[in-house]
Amino acid sequence: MIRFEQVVKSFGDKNIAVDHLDLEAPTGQITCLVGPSGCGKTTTLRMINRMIEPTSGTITIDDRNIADVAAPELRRGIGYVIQHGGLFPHQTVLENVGTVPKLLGWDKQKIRNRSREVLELVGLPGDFADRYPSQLSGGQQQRVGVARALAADPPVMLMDEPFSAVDPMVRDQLQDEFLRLQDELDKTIVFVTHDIDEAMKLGDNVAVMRVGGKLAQMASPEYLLAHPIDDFVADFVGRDRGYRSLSFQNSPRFPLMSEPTVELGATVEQARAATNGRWLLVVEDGKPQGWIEPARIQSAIEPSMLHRGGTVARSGGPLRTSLDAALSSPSRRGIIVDDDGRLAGTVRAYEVLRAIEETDRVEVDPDDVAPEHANGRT
Ligand SMILES: Nc1ncnc2c1ncn2[C@@H]1O[C@H](COP(=O)(O)OP(=O)(O)OP(=O)(O)O)[C@@H](O)[C@H]1O
Repeated sequence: MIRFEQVVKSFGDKNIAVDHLDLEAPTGQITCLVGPSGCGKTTTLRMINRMIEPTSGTITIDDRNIADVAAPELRRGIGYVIQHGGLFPHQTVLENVGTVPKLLGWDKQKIRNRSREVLELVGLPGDFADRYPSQLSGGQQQRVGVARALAADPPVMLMDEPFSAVDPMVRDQLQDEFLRLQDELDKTIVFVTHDIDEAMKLGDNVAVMRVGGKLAQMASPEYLLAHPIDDFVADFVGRDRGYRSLSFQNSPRFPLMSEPTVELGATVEQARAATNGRWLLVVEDGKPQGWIEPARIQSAIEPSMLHRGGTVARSGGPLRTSLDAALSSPSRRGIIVDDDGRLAGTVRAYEVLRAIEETDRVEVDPDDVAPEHANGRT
């Protein structure tokens, strides 16, 4: 557990970057620090590895005051990842990844083996090892940055906007891989981002900070969406927070409709025989491929003829994906698949809404609401 107690950091008399911060980042969990530009996120993060020293207050890691630990020793147990990976441009990927083990005096073969192992772990197979950072895409550089931080297997990882310099699709993929990795590694992670969606997706806990370096609220994403402590947090977590909170509640087993289907490659006659409505679902080996309007079929069904705009939800997955599947489907019948991606059936939006009505909201924690904020809640 990383604990901040009444931590202040001021740069000169008037510039208070972090103001009496009390914060706990539990062991083995991801704690996201989020807030507007200049609210003190990076300063908070850098105080954990003593790149910045607090003006007052105490920071402990597993009850050990970090002020009592020499900075180099402290940093051996803390991986650090920054935007763009922060790689050394004149070193190969393998050399970059081996930086900390080399500082720790590991022998060459051990460094090489471990570096290859962590590169594999972040999805960069062998032939990337001898490249230079400039020969990598932004997403690959970020992966190397994560591999480098993991090389000496530190229990704590500090990540400062590690995925914000890549395009949204790559970012999404990096986030998914990061969550999978954390599932295996159970590191204690403090993750800075200005992107509330990223914080909500990655954080077990999310700490929302205000300009002036004060903590506005810290809670699970689900709790923050249901009970923002004041207007600032409510605005920050977003106007569509009611809808977004559905991401954190799983769907029940819906009474699914059995959907008539036709195989990809089917003839006009087969398609027309299969349908009883305007839209027909096309499958391949039981897996949904897209919808088609039977009236428009002039030849055997090919992938290019399919409407692919609708989303697909996994059975028992978040209510948000089930509702989205129904809302985005051209037939208004949302596709639900099993864990192997095979069609389980379809569901209508009103069935999902009924399930939402039957779901309990997250209970408010009475200790959580400061009296001066009680009226600000919505
Ligand atoms: N070395 C410094 N000297 C003076 N002021 C600083 C220094 N570092 C940070 N600050 C100030 O402290 C405040 C907090 O900065 P910090 O970088 O921690 O914010 P942030 O939330 O990470 O911002 P961003 O999202 O824009 O990166 C800002 O007002 C900043 O100008």
